[in-house]
Amino acid sequence: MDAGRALAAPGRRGAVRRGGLRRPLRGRGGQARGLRPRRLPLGDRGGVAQAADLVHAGGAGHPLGYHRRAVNEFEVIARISESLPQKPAEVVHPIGDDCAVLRLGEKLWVAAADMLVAGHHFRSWAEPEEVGYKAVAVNVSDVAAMGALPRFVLVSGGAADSGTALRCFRGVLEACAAFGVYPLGGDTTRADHLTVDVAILGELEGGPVLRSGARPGDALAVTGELGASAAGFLALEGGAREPERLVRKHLRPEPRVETGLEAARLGVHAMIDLSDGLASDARHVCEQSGTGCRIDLDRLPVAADTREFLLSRGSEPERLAATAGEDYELLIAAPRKTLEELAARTDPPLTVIGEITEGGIEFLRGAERAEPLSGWDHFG
Ligand SMILES: Nc1ncnc2c1ncn2[C@@H]1O[C@H](COP(=O)(O)OP(=O)(O)O)[C@@H](O)[C@H]1O
Ligand SMILES: Cc1ncc(C[n+]2csc(CCOP(=O)(O)OP(=O)(O)O)c2C)c(N)n1
Ligand SMILES: [Mg+2]
Repeated sequence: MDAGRALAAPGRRGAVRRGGLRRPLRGRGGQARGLRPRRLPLGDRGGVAQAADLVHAGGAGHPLGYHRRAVNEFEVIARISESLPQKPAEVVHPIGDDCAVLRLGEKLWVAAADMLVAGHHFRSWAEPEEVGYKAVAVNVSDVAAMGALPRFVLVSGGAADSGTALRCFRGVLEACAAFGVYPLGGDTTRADHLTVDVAILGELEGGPVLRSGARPGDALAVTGELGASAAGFLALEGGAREPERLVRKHLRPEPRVETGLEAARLGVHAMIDLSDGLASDARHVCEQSGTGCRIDLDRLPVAADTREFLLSRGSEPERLAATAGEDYELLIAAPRKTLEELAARTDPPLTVIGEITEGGIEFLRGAERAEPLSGWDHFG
């Protein structure tokens, strides 16, 4: 599809379209020392890596009136962010975006890590090579979302046997070649279930594109298409390797590196890659930008084969496209003119799906208000 034309043809489907712990008894310190909260080295909020916390429950649950409340993935990350030590001067942007940003010498670099775990990111339907490939691709996508060029990875893996480990590494190397990244090393261990963790470094030409720069009035656009990966996932879960294009979309995502680089050059206001699903990832942009957004589900770029497959499974295509995740497309907030220029410069189509507003997150179906939506949450 001609991206430039697509962006210039609003409203047509298929084109671009505009488309209480009041007092935390946390951590070993607090409990081991007579339940007195202890100042942890990371700061007085402590308790960072816990997915559950003690919440005052007015006498219920715990004998001292506390019970455990599970917190979701994003609250875990928020707590990690709140508990960071003071950042060294080289850290330009710490945890919280798709990548952290570092100044090393004259240059700005971005750094991130993402892992894939059997049973949670894939099942036996994925070959070890496919797992290795995807682990690198999803990290490349985080670098793309900063507007940076992926350069180096460190790859650590756990597998039940050496054959599986080697097959997985074959996929890692294939992805390294495809995305132009060099594997610097990693670690190999025996594990009951296949697990791959990739850490990545990318190089910036200028400044990064953050999640936090969106402004009311910006248009919101996505690259490529949504929902195809979800359709492929459903096919795989059903024991099929077809429709082949959709299965491939799930197993071999195509991170939008070129588009991310061009977007940074053009000074788009905000960008994020779509891993958890548009509904959640748009919320990350809005929360960090102090804005809201309005997204029209009828404008989501859902391909005909995706639509047909999802309908055949009794799923609602636009809903899945907004919530199922693993699209690894870019969501970009920028003035419409900037998006038109970007569409003219890059291959994947760009679809305007909504706009940034002053506050509140709204989903529409054309003129109608749709229900609130959210995406993937590992602890949800
Ligand atoms: N266990 C962790 N320790 C430190 N930082 C983390 C951890 N988990 C996530 N983060 C950080 O939180 C932010 C959001 O993470 P995540 O939702 O995984 O982002 P993404 O979808 O871009 O991979 C990122 O900046 C990431 O580096
Ligand atoms: C077996 C299995 N269950 C569920 C999913 C769906 N799924 C797993 S992780 C995920 C979201 C993205 O993964 P995450 O680890 O959160 O990546 P990040 O946001 O950190 O880039 C989705 C939709 C899957 N791919 N495989
Ligand atoms: Mg992550």
